Amino acid sequence: MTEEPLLSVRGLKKHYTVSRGGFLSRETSRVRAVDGVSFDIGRGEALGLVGESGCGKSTTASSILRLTEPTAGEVIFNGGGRGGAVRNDDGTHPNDVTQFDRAELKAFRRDAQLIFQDPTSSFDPRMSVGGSIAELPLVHGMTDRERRRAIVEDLLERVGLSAADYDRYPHEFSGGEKQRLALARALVLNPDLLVADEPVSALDVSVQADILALIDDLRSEFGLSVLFISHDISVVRELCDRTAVMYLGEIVEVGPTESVFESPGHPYTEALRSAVPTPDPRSKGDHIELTGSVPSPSDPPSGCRFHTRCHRVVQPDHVDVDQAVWRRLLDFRDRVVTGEIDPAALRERLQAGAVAGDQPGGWSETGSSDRGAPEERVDDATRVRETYDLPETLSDPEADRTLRAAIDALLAGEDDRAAGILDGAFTTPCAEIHPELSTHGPLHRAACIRHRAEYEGFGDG
Ligand SMILES: Nc1ncnc2c1ncn2[C@@H]1O[C@H](COP(=O)(O)OP(=O)(O)OP(=O)(O)O)[C@@H](O)[C@H]1O
Repeated sequence: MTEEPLLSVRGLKKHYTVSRGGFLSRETSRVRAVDGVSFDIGRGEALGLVGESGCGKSTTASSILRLTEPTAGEVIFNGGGRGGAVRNDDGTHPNDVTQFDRAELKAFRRDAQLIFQDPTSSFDPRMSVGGSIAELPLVHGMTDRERRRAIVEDLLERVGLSAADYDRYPHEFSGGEKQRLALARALVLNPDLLVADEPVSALDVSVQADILALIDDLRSEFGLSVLFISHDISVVRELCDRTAVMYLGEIVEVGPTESVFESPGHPYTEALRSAVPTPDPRSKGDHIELTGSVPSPSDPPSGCRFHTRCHRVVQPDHVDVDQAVWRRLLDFRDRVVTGEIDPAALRERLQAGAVAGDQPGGWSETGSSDRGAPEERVDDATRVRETYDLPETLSDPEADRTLRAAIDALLAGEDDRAAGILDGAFTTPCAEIHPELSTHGPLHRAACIRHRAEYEGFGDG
């Protein structure tokens, strides 16, 4: 039988309700910051949680620790002597943090500690650092002052400071040293779980590696489980046994760190990995440029939430074009459908001898004039294709006819018709199907429809 995990998170959600208009507005929207996240952390294991800014990493951490109230889901914590509990008759779990009362929460917060990006704010500038750290055991009932001091002095040494630092004040320490102090304080109650939220991202690059190495040492020394949160996938690779990748409130891939890096099962992970600079000059530099911006978590895309930016987005049965061209066709479709391409402005520019450049607001001079004749119109259509990085002719004749009809409609000022043509023909199953995590390798799961038999290997070429 496998050992029960220290922490089991199941279907965790945190939705914020925010007012849309001003202060008095009744109109609200729901920000799905965390939207059904599940994972386990074993005893002594370090799990990395990675993803771009705003994907919900910090909200996941604060919901687990109940610094914010989760909207739904379970957080089962088997630490602090609670191991081996079984579910109640009504299906609830006695170790579910989301249901803990005040006393249970106090005990849980002794066993699960948090360190975050900015250690400065967590120390009272008027108190010696030793005094600050020693407060925690006092709150939890250790009244013997000498003993508290001895424990804190010992910890200061174990985090690479000295016992004599006990009586110094926060402003006397550098950023890296303050993070060491934060670690000492996190460990003073001998917790089972350490949640480290971007613990090195505010530090000088020169000290980041030292702090990471320290966290790693402390983990083995104290037998800690670690939830390590970072936007930087290479930092997670250094430290974590397993890695979970988060996108727009969901976990899209999870598995042993090396397997996630060497054989990513989700295109988003591939893109994150490709953004890491490699010191190897022979490296082919297969950088994957993610198109489009991160959609809002208050209105996430249908189907796979990553499909609006995915370089492997699946083509429908009736389309067969080069994969990079397909991505650009969908981007063009979206610009037309959202009205980002204004036909009047486009025509005006063409008449003035320029067309819209790829960058917003950018225009490239064509140097030609006297537009309007049918043959010139064909020329305009070609320039529109050039502008949006679409080939002069698509390899798929039917798709090419569709694109031509849409561009002609656009040039005739009929943007709604252009949008209808593109929207009807250029569809993707990725916008229809919400993929669940499925097996990608040993203990490795990824949520991408390309792992379904019917789409297997799609976009690999
Ligand atoms: N109190 C709040 N009210 C409304 N929306 C919030 C609140 N806190 C966070 N959010 C939103 O929830 C989403 C997730 O935020 P979160 O801070 O968890 O992401 P993150 O991945 O940790 O990013 P970062 O690394 O930038 O902190 C974001 O869109 C954020 O704007």
